[in-house]
Amino acid sequence: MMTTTTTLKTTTISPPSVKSFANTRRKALLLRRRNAQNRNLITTVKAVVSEDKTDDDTTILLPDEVKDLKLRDIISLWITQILQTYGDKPSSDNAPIVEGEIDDLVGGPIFLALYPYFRKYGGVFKLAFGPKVFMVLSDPVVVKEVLKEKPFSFDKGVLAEILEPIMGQGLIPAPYKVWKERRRALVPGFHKAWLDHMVGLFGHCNKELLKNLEVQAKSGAVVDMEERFCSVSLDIIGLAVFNYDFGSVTKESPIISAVYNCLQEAAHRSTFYVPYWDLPLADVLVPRQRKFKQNMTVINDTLNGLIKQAQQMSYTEDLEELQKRDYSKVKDPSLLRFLVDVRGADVTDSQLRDDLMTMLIAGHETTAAVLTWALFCLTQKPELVKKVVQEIDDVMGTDDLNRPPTYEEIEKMELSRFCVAEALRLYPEPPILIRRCLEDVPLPRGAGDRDITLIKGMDVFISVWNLHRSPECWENPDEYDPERFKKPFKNPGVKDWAGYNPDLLTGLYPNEIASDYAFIPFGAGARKCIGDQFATLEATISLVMTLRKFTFNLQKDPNEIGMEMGATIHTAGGLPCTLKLREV
Ligand code: HEM
Repeated sequence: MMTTTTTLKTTTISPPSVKSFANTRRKALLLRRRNAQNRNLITTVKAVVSEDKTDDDTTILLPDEVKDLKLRDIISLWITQILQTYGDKPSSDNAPIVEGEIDDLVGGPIFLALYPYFRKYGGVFKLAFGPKVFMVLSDPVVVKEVLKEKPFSFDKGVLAEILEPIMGQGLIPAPYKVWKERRRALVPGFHKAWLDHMVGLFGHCNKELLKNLEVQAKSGAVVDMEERFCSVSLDIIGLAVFNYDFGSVTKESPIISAVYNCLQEAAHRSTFYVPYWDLPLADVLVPRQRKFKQNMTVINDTLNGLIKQAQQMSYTEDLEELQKRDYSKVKDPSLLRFLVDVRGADVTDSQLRDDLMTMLIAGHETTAAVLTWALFCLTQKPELVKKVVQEIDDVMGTDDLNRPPTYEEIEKMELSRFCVAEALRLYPEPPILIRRCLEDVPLPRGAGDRDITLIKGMDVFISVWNLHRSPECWENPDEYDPERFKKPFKNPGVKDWAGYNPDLLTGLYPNEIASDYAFIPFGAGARKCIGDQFATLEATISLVMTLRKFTFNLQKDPNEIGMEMGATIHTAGGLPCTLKLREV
């Protein structure tokens, strides 16, 4: 079969035209600067190993960039790893091939670099960098086929390999057999009565945040709101999942610094060809690996202690009984308690540990990121903020600005909810989903004009970023416009795509069904996020409570912040704001 090969020059790669990234020259400059920094980042991660030669395992000095590594950094480095290590054989898949230089992608955030290719070559293309090849999917019809119709024709590929040492057999990296069993056990834990109770927990933790922010507002300090949102979402996930109070809104936590260190180690491993850490005694002889082992011990000891405590008081009950519980009378409402108490729960301590660890990591930064982006976008739209605050006041009144909203009140605040959804659309976290083909998968045509087959063994990137910003699927795709979710959108140009239809909304938030797979911030199909409702409610409550009590002023040029947050693999400067107590 014939394939078309097109060579792109380095200079053709530019970030997508995001409205907030208005100044093109400035954009190019910043991108170049950040790319250089990211290259350094990768080099410095390697350089840390040379420090391992010293025997001082307590004084490994990590540069700031490495200390700040977050989930998105790791995903970016994983992609680098795929590019450097994997690739399908040149195949007869019939996809358009785009060729480039590997430097184009590995120097910066991959999800941004893929956007111009998407605009030029369409929703399915194959990116070839020397001998390395992978398929990029950005078409809703094709993505639906992969995520919903054929979820088990794929696994998580290199992502699973790198996450396994941290998450073990947790849902994200678990092989199919374990995944199926654990998914069946975990999903009922997120039942209605529990989620209702969580609304109270979200309110409680955010009240602590408000107290803290009030002090900062009175002192006129510049507050890093990203960091604040990270703390509150960490406190929430700790209490919700294993009834552990990190108290990170008010203090530092040794266990969480251990979690971040372990994530850094995953990133570090993703840049090496030779898995030296698997060698006998590596965890004794190499200080870096010793450190990793120590951190894993801190985390495991804490989690195992909590699991043991939960096991000691077992109150076995039928699933239906548990789901009907009056949570206001339950002392420990955590998911861990649920997993231990449910009748027939034949689960080992190590599996429980893997489940908890996975949810701790998956449910923390993602929520903080959407809140940060929502506030970032809102600070640039004062008229919209007025409208949102008016909605909140209409529903909640203005008597007590510290009072958290109830579930029923959140139901009435459509605009506030759509502010969260719109931040998830513009800045999805993760921006790319990673898969590897377990068998040949012929793709539907969607917007394309060819019959393409994904070949067994091929690495596939589903670009959520591209889908969410596709001009074929969204009007003014780069505009932050939460009210778009009220209006239908259709485009017969995308064959077999039903468009966005607000009449199909079933829950409180837009989803893949109403958008026919053009909006997938939580993935879709069998591997869809199990914490989606939890996270959207949590984020809405946080946003409502902070907007109701404070006005925010961004303390940096939004172009620069947008660039830092969007074009790099992590938010370097956070979201610096000064706050004022709102006057009512
Ligand atoms: C705004 C917040 C969140 C976002 C944007 C998000 C996004 C995602 C996405 C895109 C996936 C699918 C990954 C893929 O298909 O490769 C996923 C999976 C997952 N998420 Fe979330 N998530 C969020 C919050 C949470 C929370 C709060 C929890 C737990 C309490 C959680 C637990 C999980 C788990 C366990 C999986 C794996 C599901 C499976 O493979 O069966 N997430 N998440």
